[in-house]
Amino acid sequence: MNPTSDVVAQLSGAVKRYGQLTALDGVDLVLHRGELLAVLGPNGAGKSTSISLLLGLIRPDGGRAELFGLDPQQIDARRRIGVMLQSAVLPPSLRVGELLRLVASYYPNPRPLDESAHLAGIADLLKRPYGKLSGGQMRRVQFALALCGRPELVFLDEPTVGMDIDARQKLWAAMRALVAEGCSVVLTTHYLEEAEALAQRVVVMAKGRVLSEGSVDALRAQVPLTRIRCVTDLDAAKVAAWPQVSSVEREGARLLVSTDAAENVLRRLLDADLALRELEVQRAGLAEAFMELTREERGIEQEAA
Ligand SMILES: Nc1ncnc2c1ncn2[C@@H]1O[C@H](COP(=O)(O)OP(=O)(O)OP(=O)(O)O)[C@@H](O)[C@H]1O
Repeated sequence: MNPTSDVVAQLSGAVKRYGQLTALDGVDLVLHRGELLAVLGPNGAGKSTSISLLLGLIRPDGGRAELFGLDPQQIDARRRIGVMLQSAVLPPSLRVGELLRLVASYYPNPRPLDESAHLAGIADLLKRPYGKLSGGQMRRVQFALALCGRPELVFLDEPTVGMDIDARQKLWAAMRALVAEGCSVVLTTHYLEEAEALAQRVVVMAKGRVLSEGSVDALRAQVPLTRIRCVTDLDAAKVAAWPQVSSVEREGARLLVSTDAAENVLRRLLDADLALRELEVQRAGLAEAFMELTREERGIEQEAA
């Protein structure tokens, strides 16, 4: 890697096998300085395996993993990162403040404890033993531990699982603050609205491969659908048979229509039901793009299950 390049982490043609199973099948992934990259994909897509390679927790069977241009197992690379994994196990009897002090001591230039606590929203938890915290509070402490060393790159593996709406919003704000400082973030999440709200770039994986990669807008543009919602008595099956209608669902009194020709379908809906009301028209989001991009892979998985 070129030392002046803004690439902070990279997988090149990474292959990882577990016996017969190919968990990663030639994955290329690049993370630039100061960007938040969301790695999305159905269960078993290879997201955690990709992160484990970049962290040096496992070795590739083919291709390469690099952190700051170095082998991820080198201490000089590892000192520059912070990590929040799904499977964090921490000593339950240590108080939160003690944990923060301990982890910060591994880093050459850590944040002051109060700053880490404030960023992660755990200032009121510092004296509590870790093992006595709720699941959501533990996640916030793990987030504080990931950022307390003032890392240049943070890996967050499904960080907001188990958090209430308030805690999730605070964590989003903290992630934005990290990125504003110039920190790079790799985020895996199953909450597509999280990726939509935070990510500069999104990678969609399935079955150990990268299916698609780009900005949230670019991914959305791959699926040029509009969502129409309205209250109507029109028959869902009949509307589904109209030209340019992709799908129709009924939710009680409401009809949800997806189409790539919103104006034409809207005209026809209004003509067909003069009593139609509570009309909403919205561009399809990342969720629809994700479902469309991974349709085949999810279909195969469902058949196999
Ligand atoms: N240590 C292991 N031994 C055997 N198979 C493994 C191991 N780790 C991962 N796998 C397999 O590799 C594939 C990719 O797993 P991975 O955990 O990377 O997926 P993921 O995208 O993170 O999924 P999830 O969204 O469920 O966390 C899966 O089929 C998984 O069962």
